[in-house]
Amino acid sequence: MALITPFQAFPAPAKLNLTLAITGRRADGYHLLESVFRFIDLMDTVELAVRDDGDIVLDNPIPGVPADSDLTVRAARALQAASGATLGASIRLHKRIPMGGGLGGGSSDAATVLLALNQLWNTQLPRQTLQDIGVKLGADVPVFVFGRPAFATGIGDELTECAVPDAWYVVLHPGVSVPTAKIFSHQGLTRNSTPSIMRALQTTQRKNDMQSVVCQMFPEVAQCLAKASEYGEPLMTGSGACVFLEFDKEAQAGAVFQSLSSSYTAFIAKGLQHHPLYDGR
Ligand SMILES: C[C@](O)(CO)[C@H](O)COP(=O)(O)OP(=O)(O)OC[C@H]1O[C@@H](n2ccc(N)nc2=O)[C@H](O)[C@@H]1O
Ligand SMILES: Nc1ncnc2c1ncn2[C@@H]1O[C@H](COP(=O)(O)OP(=O)(O)OP(=O)(O)O)[C@@H](O)[C@H]1O
Repeated sequence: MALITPFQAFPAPAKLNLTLAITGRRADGYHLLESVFRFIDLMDTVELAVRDDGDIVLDNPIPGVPADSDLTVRAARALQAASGATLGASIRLHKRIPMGGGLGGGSSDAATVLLALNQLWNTQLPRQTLQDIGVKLGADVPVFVFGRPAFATGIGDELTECAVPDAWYVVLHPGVSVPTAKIFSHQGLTRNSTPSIMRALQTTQRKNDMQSVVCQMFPEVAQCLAKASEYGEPLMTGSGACVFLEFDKEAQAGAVFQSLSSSYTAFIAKGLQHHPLYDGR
């Protein structure tokens, strides 16, 4: 007998970086950022069932990603190690967030596993502890555990809640997958943006310091930005490849989605004011 609960489904939203400045680099090579993260309702689903044998089993590994390297498996094992939990879990992963898109899909899946198993296993670790576990899995994991729109500094792990507009987004995938590490190691990357002393400015001063390097390496991203700029002021999210346009109204986003979805894999998504699993505590 291994499964001791039925599978329960948990959401894992994508994120957008409404702005992303690189302000420096740590001795260990990780870059210091200033960024505003917000969640959108483009989501993966992570189904979890508790096991009494302590194993972590991913029923449907992503093609090309061995189960042991999957961020959901790594997150479950990291929570076992940090909490001493002897229970295990079976995982079923339903991907909708394109990988290598700068949308934080893998990181979001990992955060959802930490948040959900912390309840299912009754380990009840504090949110900050889960964030500290998460950052070892990836720089983008802590913000999903934090659960609110955030101004991020450090490597993306020092988080302060910030206000973000109610908005709708058209997210375009230019058809290439951008390896995050490659962009961060590029010698042409801007690494000396001025840290912002007016944090409120961040949500209006829109830029992404990684965009020019990604456009040099991936002309498809440059073309996508050029096409999207006919409809507004597009920005690349994270390390790319995805590009987004922000609109006040769903109808505006819908019209642009119609125009662009014949040339690009496109998503229309509503900005969220907090992570669906954020419980206010
Ligand atoms: C670009 C962003 O998506 C913005 O949200 C994140 O900073 C990247 O977060 P992530 O994909 O979770 O990145 P990780 O998986 O932690 O790191 C991948 C690689 O990117 C580089 N990396 C990542 C984050 C960071 N602040 N500085 C870095 O230099 C490191 O070489 C690392 O080996
Ligand atoms: N559960 C998972 N879902 C997606 N990718 C995963 C998962 N587990 C491991 N990975 C690996 O992590 C890599 C990065 O995935 P992820 O979706 O987090 O990056 P991303 O979309 O580029 O986001 P960002 O650049 O903002 O971190 C993938 O290319 C894949 O090899």
